[in-house]
Amino acid sequence: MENEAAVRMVGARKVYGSGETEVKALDGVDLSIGRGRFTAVMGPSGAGKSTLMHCAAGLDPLSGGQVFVGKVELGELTERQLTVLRRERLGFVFQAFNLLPTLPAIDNIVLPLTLGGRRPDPGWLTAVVDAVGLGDRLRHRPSELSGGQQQRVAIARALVTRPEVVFADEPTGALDSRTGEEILAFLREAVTELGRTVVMVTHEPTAAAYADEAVFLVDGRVDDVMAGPAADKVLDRMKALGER
Ligand SMILES: Nc1ncnc2c1ncn2[C@@H]1O[C@H](COP(=O)(O)OP(=O)(O)OP(=O)(O)O)[C@@H](O)[C@H]1O
Repeated sequence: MENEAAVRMVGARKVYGSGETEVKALDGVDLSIGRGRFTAVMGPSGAGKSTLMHCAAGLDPLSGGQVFVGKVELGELTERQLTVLRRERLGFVFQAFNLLPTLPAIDNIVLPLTLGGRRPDPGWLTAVVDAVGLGDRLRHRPSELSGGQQQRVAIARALVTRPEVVFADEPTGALDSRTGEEILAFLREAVTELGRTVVMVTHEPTAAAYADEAVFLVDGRVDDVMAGPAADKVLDRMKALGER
């Protein structure tokens, strides 16, 4: 189906702890993330952004409600099926690049294929490797690359399986602002040029401005979805949330 959401949450709840220490990290989230879109997830500290990402990506089970990746409801899968779904249909980018230090960049990029026993689609691999723009540095190990280059490798690794959704958790958090902008432009390119779907958790209004939509979470609920989230509009929204 053309307009099927890449990720959909229906009445999603996530509760940590119980009794006096109970925290409702997600408190009835209804959300549809469009295919081929770049979505930023924003909100104050503790609003539930990381929890939303972990539950949407099948890293953590919901306490109630449903989450779908395409047509598949994650709550119906076994641990093993979830592992396969994450490996074959999702990509992940973290703040701390998480590359394997002993492997050259190119081997880090194709690792998800190697682990899954799959051969790279040559056309796609070329497109991804070209987009990374590392040239002969592809043979270098992570320690011989800058932070920005390492994150580009991590994004290429997330893209190499042609995933339905790439989840990025504060992908520029460990980078200076100029390098961060390069990484955001690369994620934007993954959506616009390579047709992927990206969901990014961020604190930064300037990062959200690269996205097509910004979802604002407050106290485990979706407060607002902003289209065309220009940095000044996002900043105003964040200030208003802080003052409530
Ligand atoms: N494993 C856990 N056990 C108990 N409580 C948790 C756990 N993980 C998160 N929480 C709580 O759930 C709520 C939401 O946390 P979450 O990390 O999703 O927020 P966030 O919006 O990503 O915050 P930040 O911007 O600070 O990273 C917080 O109150 C947090 O303390």
